[in-house]
Amino acid sequence: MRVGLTGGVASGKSTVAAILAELGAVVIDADLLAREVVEQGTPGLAAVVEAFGPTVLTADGDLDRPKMGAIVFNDTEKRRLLESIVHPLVFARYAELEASAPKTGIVVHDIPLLVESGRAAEFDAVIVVDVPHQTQVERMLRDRGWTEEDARARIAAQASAAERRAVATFVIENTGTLEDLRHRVTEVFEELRRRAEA
Ligand SMILES: CC(C)(COP(=O)(O)OP(=O)(O)OC[C@H]1O[C@@H](n2cnc3c(N)ncnc32)[C@H](O)[C@@H]1O)[C@@H](O)C(=O)NCCC(=O)NCCS
Ligand SMILES: Nc1ncnc2c1ncn2[C@@H]1O[C@H](COP(=O)(O)OP(=O)(O)OP(=O)(O)O)[C@@H](O)[C@H]1O
Repeated sequence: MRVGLTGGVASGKSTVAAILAELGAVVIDADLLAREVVEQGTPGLAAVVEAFGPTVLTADGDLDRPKMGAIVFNDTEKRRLLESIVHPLVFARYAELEASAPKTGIVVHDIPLLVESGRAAEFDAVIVVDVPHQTQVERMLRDRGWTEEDARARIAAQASAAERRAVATFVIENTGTLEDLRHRVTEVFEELRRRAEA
């Protein structure tokens, strides 16, 4: 069973994915793949430098992620340019991983831009993690050292909660404690398991 997992920035997708993995799901993380394809020495990083210039590299030659974030989340065209380089590479890695993923059981695809990329229909079920904007902003300021403006720029670059909910099989409201979240994720996992066995 292929399950899509999505939600806004800092909504709690990775936390949900980690709980699902503990419960026995196989998880494929798009953010992780998007990092791998632009690691030092990759054709992906070379293409990014070709498009944006060498000033987007750190002194060590890695992609300067805070700098890149400041560029692309304040300029839609530049974001599209970066996506046009990174997304095809991510899809190619995805195809390889899918081919080697187990053919039985529950495979969860953690994809922040699942709705934006119009891919929801490819999945047997879609889990949407949802929190109010204010909670997203608070978590981003607390954990990532971003300014409120950075946080809101990222939210603005993404689909709305209503657009996500429209494709959801399950909505996980992540407004309670981590314990509440674990309880709800377990409930959803049990239901997925029932559907997978039916
Ligand atoms: C701009 C970059 C370098 C900033 O890196 P940074 O380490 O600050 O963020 P990270 O990659 O960990 O992403 C954190 C979150 O930001 C949001 N986000 C990232 N890219 C995008 C995007 N293109 N559009 C909207 N939101 C995005 C997602 O919610 C994601 O979970 C990086 O996000 C990137 O390369 N983005 C383009 C690739 C992409 O679209 N990735 C998203 C999943 S495939
Ligand atoms: N219910 C909760 N209560 C308190 N903190 C939480 C809760 N759920 C998640 N968090 C925390 O909020 C932060 C963001 O969560 P997480 O990294 O899972 O979000 P994400 O959606 O994967 O983020 P990104 O969009 O950057 O990939 C983390 O520090 C996480 O521990």
